[in-house]
Amino acid sequence: MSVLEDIVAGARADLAERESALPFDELKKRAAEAPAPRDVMGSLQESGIGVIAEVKRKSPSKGELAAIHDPAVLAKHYEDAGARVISVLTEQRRFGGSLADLDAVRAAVDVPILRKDFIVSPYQVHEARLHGADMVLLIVAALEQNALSALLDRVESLGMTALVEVHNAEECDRALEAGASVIGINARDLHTLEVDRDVFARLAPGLPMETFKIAESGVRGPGDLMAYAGHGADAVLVGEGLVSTDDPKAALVQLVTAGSHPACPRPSR
Ligand SMILES: O=C(O)c1ccccc1NCC(=O)[C@H](O)[C@H](O)COP(=O)(O)O
Repeated sequence: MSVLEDIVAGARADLAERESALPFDELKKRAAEAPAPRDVMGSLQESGIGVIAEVKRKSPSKGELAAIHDPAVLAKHYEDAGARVISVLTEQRRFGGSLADLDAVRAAVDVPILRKDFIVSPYQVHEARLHGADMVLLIVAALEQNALSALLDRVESLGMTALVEVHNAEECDRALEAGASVIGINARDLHTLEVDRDVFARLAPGLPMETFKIAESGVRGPGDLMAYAGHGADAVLVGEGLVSTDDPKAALVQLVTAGSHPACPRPSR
C-alpha cells in the first residue's frame, strides 16, 4: 500500500465515525446555514504571486515539524504577513490536524481558508463548509474520475473553490476533463514522498493559459518562489518552509515581498 493509499484508508475510517455521529442530511442542513464562502479567486488574483500559507504540524515525509499549540495565533500571523489564503490540514492521523483547527482559524482570520484533507466523499465537502472553509483540496491521484467530477461539481455548487491537485501529465488531463480551473501542481509524489520542484516546470506549459496554476510543496525561501513564478506559477502553497522556521511570520513576509517585487515574473494570464 502506498503512503497515499494508507492515508486515504485512514481518512475513510475516520469519516465513517463522523458520519455515524452526525448524519449527512443533518450536516447538509447545518452547513447551508453557515456564512457565505469568501471570494477565493478575488484574493488569489490580487497583484503579484500570492502565497497560500499552511498550518502543518507534522507530515508523513518529515514527522514532527512544529508544535503549533494554537493554530489561531499562527493563522493571525499569516494573515498579518499577507497570506492570500490559509491552508489548514485537518487530517489527524498523519498530519496532527483536526476540524477544531479549522474552527479556530476561521474564528481568527478574515482571509479565505483552504481545508486540506483527503477528500473522497461529499460529506467532507459539506463538512468543510460547515466549519468555515472557502476552498477544498481534491487530489486527482486519490479519486476515480467520476468521483472527481462529482466532488468538483459539489464544491462549486456550494459556492466554494476547488484546488485540484496533480503530479503528472495524465492527472492534468483528468483534472481538465473534470472541469478544474484552479490546478495545484504538487512537487511531492504522494506515493513515494519524493519532492521534485521540476515537476511544475514540466507540467505547467501543458495547461491552458487561463488555468490558475498553484505550485505546491518544496518552497523553502524566496528563491524557490521566484523559480516557480518563472515557470508560470500564479501562486505557491507553503507549509514546512514556514512552520519549521523560528519566525513563520517573518518567513512569510519574505515570501510575500518576493512575490510582489518588480523583478518577480508576473502571472501570464
Ligand atoms: O507533506 C507530506 O509529507 C505529505 C505526504 C503525503 C501526502 C501529502 C503530504 N503533504 C501535503 C502537501 O501537499 C503539503 O503539505 C503542501 O504542499 C506543502 O508542502 P511543503 O511546503 O513542502 O510542506
